[in-house]
Amino acid sequence: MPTRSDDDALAPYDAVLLLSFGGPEAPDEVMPFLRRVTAGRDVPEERLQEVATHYHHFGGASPINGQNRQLIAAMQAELTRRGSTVPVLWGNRNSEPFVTDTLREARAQGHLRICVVVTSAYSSYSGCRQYREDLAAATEELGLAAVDLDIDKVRPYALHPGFIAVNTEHLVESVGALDAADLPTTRLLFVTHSVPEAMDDTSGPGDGDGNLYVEQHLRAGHLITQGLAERTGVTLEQELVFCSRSGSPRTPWLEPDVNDRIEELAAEGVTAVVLAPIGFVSDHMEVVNDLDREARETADRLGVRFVRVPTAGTHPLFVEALVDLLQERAAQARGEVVIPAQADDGDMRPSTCDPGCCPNLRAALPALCGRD
Ligand SMILES: CC1=C(CCC(=O)O)c2cc3nc(cc4[nH]c(cc5[nH]c(cc1n2)c(C)c5CCC(=O)O)c(CCC(=O)O)c4C)C(CCC(=O)O)=C3C
Ligand SMILES: [Fe+2]
Repeated sequence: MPTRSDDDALAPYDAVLLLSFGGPEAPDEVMPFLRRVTAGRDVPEERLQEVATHYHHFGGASPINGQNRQLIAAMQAELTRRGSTVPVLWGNRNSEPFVTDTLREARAQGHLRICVVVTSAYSSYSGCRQYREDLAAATEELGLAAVDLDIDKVRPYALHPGFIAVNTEHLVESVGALDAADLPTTRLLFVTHSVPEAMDDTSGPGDGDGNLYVEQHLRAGHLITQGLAERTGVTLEQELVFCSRSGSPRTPWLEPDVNDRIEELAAEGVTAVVLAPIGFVSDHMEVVNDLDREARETADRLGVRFVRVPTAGTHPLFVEALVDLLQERAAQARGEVVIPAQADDGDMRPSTCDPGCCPNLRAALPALCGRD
């Protein structure tokens, strides 16, 4: 039975759930994983075969599960340091431990009030609502047994000061390793996962203008670039580019692709690119394959120097930010007045999502942690 005391920093929650995408950990898990990810989606078979080769380059294992195990350990240690005894559980959408199994087990242990953190920082269907749908599907699958489960989640955190701080810190370290002579012809490329244009167009609150996915990345990039200049005096020209396009070639996705852009920049006389994958919270397959292998190859072929900035991972600034967000959500759940921390004064996403925000454009499915 839970041992959480009433004055625990995370009260009223009994448990934290790190909710993630999942990935294969052995060669024979690759195709079942990919079929699960793309079930009912417009992803051509050739694309699946191509993505399978990415996983096979790494022995059939994605780095994501190992990174989540480390993140959970780091979050647990930080909670302990803050005097909390609340356990950090782990559930995935597409591989073991499946979120339904985690919630079944949590309930059996008496953990009824759960606060969720997802491993995507930005507002989009793929990075936010789809996880809320996973939670709804899981509790529905658990049937009547789940009616006593009470699940909240922390807000999208791309603009949380701690997420900006860790990405700034990593950029400062990476730029420090460049030759000063290279800086005038160096381009800073913030990189994120491409999504269909229609997904970006509808990201954000249902009554807003959309495009919040791209807007949040632009704001984060601006803050991080500013932080770099303040800390080092180095000003780099910067822009946002995209990786890991999927789907049907006929569907428009966000561009430019990172490889295409490196080609263009090389032709314009750029001699070095610094890739900062701020769209990813850790070194996912998109980072270790699509950037560290493919984009690096593009740069090498063109004689352009390639530097890849580390992702947030388990850096203490990131772990502290996630635990701060959990404490903030807990205070809200206790009915306290909370002023959420954000690094700029632009749009701030609430921890309970707006009706119709970041919609599922294929089907209207139930989703938890929102007002719709
Ligand atoms: C916005 C976004 C994030 C959030 C950013 C983030 O959290 O990183 C994200 C995360 C992830 N996506 C991942 C893997 C895959 N995504 C796919 C397909 C797709 N992703 C999409 C978008 C996103 N995806 C979209 C619109 C599709 C098209 C099909 C569909 O509408 O669903 C496919 C199918 C094959 C293909 O690539 O076509 C795979 C294998 C992994 C695991 C990586 C690992 O193993 O380390 C992670 C964390
Ligand atoms: Fe994806």
